[in-house]
Amino acid sequence: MITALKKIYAFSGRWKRVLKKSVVFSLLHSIFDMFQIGALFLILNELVEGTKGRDILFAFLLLLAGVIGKIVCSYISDFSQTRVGYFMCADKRIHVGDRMKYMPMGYFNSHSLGDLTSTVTTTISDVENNAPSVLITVIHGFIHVTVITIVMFFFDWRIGLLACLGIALFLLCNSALQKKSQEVSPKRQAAQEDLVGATLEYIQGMGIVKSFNLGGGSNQKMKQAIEESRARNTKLETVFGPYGMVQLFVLRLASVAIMFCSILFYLQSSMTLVYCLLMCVASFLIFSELEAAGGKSFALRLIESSIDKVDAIDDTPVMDLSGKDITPKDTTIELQDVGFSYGDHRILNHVNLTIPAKTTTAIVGPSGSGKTTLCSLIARFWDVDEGCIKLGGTDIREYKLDSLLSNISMVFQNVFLFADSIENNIKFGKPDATHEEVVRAAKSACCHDFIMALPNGYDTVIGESGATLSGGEKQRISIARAILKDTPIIILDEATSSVDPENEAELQQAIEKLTEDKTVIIIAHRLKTVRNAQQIVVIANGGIVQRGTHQELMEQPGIYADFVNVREKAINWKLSGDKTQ
Ligand SMILES: Nc1ncnc2c1ncn2[C@@H]1O[C@H](COP(=O)(O)OP(=O)(O)OP(=O)(O)O)[C@@H](O)[C@H]1O
Repeated sequence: MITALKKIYAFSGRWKRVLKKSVVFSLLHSIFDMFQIGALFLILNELVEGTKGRDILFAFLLLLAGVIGKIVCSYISDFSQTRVGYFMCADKRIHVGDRMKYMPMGYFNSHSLGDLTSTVTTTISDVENNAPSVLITVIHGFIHVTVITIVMFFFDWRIGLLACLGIALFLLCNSALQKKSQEVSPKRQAAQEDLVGATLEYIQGMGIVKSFNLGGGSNQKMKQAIEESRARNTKLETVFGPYGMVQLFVLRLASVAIMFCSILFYLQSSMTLVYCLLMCVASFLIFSELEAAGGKSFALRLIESSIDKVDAIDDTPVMDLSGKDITPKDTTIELQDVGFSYGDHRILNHVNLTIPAKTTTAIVGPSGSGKTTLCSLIARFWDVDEGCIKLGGTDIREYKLDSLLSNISMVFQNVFLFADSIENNIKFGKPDATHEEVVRAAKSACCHDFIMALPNGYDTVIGESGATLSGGEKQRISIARAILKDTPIIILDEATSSVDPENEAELQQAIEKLTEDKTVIIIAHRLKTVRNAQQIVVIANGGIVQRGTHQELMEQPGIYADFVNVREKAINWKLSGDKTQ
């Protein structure tokens, strides 16, 4: 239990002070609670002993002060704990999001989308909604019982000892409950993650589900995940139920024992009537908050396992801790004896390549040969296993990630647009750009006209009111994004899918604008792009098998000549097809 409490305290980060405030006010709450016992003592004394009447007035004032004090302390303590919950989790979410940017892509490979999504959403929400209140309830429960026990010792040490016995038995039951909770909590959490993962997969794959008419069987995985989550949650209840009952029984038994012994001591004349009555009333009060603490303490392990899960993301090594802000002296890129594997799957071996500044290098090769991987290594999505990659003569691992990526724009085939306005999507790489700069970039990327035709122009939120874009339009938006970022290096994964002729001309124009006077690495699929490149690199079987200009490569047999022949045949087919139309 102490470990879980410590973890919550550590998790509260810069909000520790507010958490401590909440604990302090919870302690004050317990002290004000004692005013009731003090007042009761005075009243009983007055009634039984018939001493001076002014004690009654004092007792009522004490009672009033106690009630007001409790209300104020309870308000401050509750408000502080709610604040801590929201603020510490908001900080954590931002922190985790920031950290993810610096993680190697391998992390996202080995951790499913559902796993990560549920960690940042439901897992942190568990902590947000429960951690401060459970922490305060548990601490308050113990403070409250300790204060009353001390007061009991003050009145009669025998009753004080009985109260201690009750607490000890409670702790024994609670530790058994904690052990059980440690066993079931991670399983319940894993089920929760699976459920989020299955739901995400189901929604993302909805197109396939519909097109293959798999409505009946495809959501089997999701149904299973729902069933598993239900079973785990039910198990939680059924496992904790009996422990909770035993805990409650022990406390109630201790209360009865205190009352019974107080009456017995009175009957044996070893306790006064006032003390006896006072102890009987106190026996109802002493364990009330501890009962609440016991009821919530099972959640401590759930919270602990949620915190462990979030901290596991936080503990993942990031790529950039020792990087420096470097401005490269030029944008020449050199790959020196580069080797790389995804796990055990070897992709590149001893790759040596120089991409001179302000030239275009086309990368071609069979599907799966490692073209995208090579580009990802240059942008440091992954780190090389052997050799090194240099930009402007400096190993890219010496750059801060931000500093390296401020030199590179990547335009992917599958464009991802955020559910935000078109303007913000274009501004993504340069958040401080003005509207005029955005419009200029959009015009250069040939997207201004279709953006203006959307319901709210640049303010149109993608995905809202049917504001969806075609593949070609999305690609041009991503080119506008890169034009606005205006980096000296452009990595471009050329579209393989055929774009309609009107779109194609505009796309080509946008690409030309983007790549003007830049160092360009292009994963090329179209003959025209390849032909115009100053350097063509052919990748196959884990390495560079051919390199040179179009002319040089056409003069030797090999993959490149085959690639060109296939493309030309395709064009001829298309042309002859056109003729027959
Ligand atoms: N994130 C990843 N994790 C594990 N393996 C991967 C990952 N990305 C790619 N691979 C594997 O690495 C190999 C090279 O992939 P890569 O995408 O670099 O090839 P490519 O030449 O760009 O292919 P294509 O032309 O089809 O896009 C493939 O076998 C692929 O399955």
